[in-house]
Amino acid sequence: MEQQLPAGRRPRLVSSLGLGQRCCEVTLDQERGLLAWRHPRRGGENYFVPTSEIIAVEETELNKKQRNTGKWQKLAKPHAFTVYYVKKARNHRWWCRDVTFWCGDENLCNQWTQALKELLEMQKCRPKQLLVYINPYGGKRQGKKIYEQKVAPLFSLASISTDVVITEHANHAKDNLFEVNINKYDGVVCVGGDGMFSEVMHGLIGRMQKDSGIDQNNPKAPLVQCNIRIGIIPAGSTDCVCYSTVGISDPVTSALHIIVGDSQPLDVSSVHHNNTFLKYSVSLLGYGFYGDILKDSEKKRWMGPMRYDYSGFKTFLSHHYYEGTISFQPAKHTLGSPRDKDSCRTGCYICKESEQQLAEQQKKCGLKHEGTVSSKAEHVFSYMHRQDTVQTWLATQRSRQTEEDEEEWKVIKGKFLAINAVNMSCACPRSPKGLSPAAHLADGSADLILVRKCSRFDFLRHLVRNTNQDDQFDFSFVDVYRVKSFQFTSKLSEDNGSNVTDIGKKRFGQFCRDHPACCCNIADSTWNCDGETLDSSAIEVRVHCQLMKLFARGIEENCKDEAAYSHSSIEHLL
Ligand SMILES: Nc1ncnc2c1ncn2[C@@H]1O[C@H](COP(=O)(O)OP(=O)(O)OP(=O)(O)O)[C@@H](O)[C@H]1O
Ligand SMILES: CCCCCCCCCCCCC/C=C/[C@@H](O)[C@H](CO)NC(C)=O
Ligand SMILES: [Ca+2]
Repeated sequence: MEQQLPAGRRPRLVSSLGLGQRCCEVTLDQERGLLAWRHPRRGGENYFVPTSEIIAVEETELNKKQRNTGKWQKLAKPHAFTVYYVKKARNHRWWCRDVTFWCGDENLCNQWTQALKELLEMQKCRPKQLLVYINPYGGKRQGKKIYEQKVAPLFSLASISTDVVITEHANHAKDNLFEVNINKYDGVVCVGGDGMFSEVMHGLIGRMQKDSGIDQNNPKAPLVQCNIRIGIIPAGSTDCVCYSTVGISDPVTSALHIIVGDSQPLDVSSVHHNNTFLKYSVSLLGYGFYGDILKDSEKKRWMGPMRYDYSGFKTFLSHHYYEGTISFQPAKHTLGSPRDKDSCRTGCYICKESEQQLAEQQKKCGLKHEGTVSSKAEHVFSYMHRQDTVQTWLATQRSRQTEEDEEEWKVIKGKFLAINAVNMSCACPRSPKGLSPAAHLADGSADLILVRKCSRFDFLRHLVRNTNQDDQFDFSFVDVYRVKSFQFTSKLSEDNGSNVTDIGKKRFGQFCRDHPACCCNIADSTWNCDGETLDSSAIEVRVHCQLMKLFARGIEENCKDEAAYSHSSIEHLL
């Protein structure tokens, strides 16, 4: 049955279709993009599937067994179609479910498949062509198997074409991204852990800057946004970026977020030393405790993900602390604070506000804001468009940067067990709410957590709180700041006359000279930059608001009303 509607509006389809061996009323509201049916069994449970969460629709051949049972026996030739859709389960896990409807009328069956396929065609943000990099050695070395068994079948169901590269060495993916015809793809997928994601991110951001003529070695250079989305299929040891942006490390859930074409902007920090670009970071930049864990764990890669627990315990026992100066610029543009009780969730208003500010800056110099995702054709267009206006953008940003540099710097010197700068919560299975639970994915700031020298017992209390619900900042020896840039110089590099541009050094010429018998560790620690070590301990860091995008939507609020939803009537909701 098709409803009569004013011209231009898409009709609502309502039909009585077979589901299993019974009939049920199925409704497709084409205006609102909602498919609904009441299951003839399971207590008459109602199902509502937004078309944005339908993965595929296929004509289906009923098999012999199905045909020989129940009502179908009476039909000469039953016609059927199957709808594959996202089913949201607990803890942010998504499944791919399917339902097969049948009827005796071929035309009706065609009308349904046609209507559903047309609605799927209208989902312009969905990728059609993806470039996939698989690290076969990440995590438990299951990357290839995970991709082939869990992800590739879903991509093929969703009619996504892929070019797959199985990496042969570290930096293979990164180097390859500088050579490929990137405009051919709607996105890049990495199968692996945080290190693999970092490689792909470096490849894409680096490529974008190279193509736009931007010198990455200049720490003050305004960077050009990278609009090709990255999808992460978790197959690593920590999978922090995936967990913090999706809410779970699960390859099927991530594959489904890619298929439905989600988009989540992400802040990226650039890290420099002496006007030399070192790395970008999206999750943790950690000196002291997390740097030492990483350094020790790299020698034990053969242990797989367990290496972090082993090295974590060892590092904890060593209880090393490091002396240095940290200078930072507080992030005044953002509405939140690291002590907020609310976390960043899908559609976060704090990240939206930052996006608005960014859009206004871009609009002023004629750049099209890339907050929403577009089809590949538009993507290529906007890239060329950017080439035309990129010089204006750079000039405006440069003068903004100079103004910002003049803004307030705070300087703290001391002895630290850990210095952690996080661009996102850094939630992962080991730390489910993260190192900074209220950090935002896309607000243009990082949370700087300073853990000063304290007893082993106190440090353990702080560490334990990173893994439970208690407040890890509620200690006299822990300080947390929301910042847009910072610099760090260790006492050792200061004494050795490192010439890193150091605000702290300029303004506070001497530090810790009053503690000659200082018992700090005589060696420097290492920076852990998203799971990779940095070569220098003296660094300059700047947060770039929403520099890149992921196939994700942030962590969704738990859908408490799901049960109520399924028991309300279809008519009430449509
Ligand atoms: N074929 C390869 N051989 C050796 N190293 C590789 C290869 N492909 C990628 N790599 C490197 O392996 C490093 C670690 O990989 P990955 O992040 O996937 O796993 P992980 O370290 O176990 O997990 P996590 O980063 O989540 O802790 C990456 O930095 C990447 O550069
Ligand atoms: C007393 C024992 C303490 C053990 C601590 C174990 C490690 C906890 C892991 C929390 C880290 C969250 C931050 C994520 C960082 C990632 O970027 C990085 C690369 O995957 N992972 C690590 C462990 O550095
Ligand atoms: Ca942030």
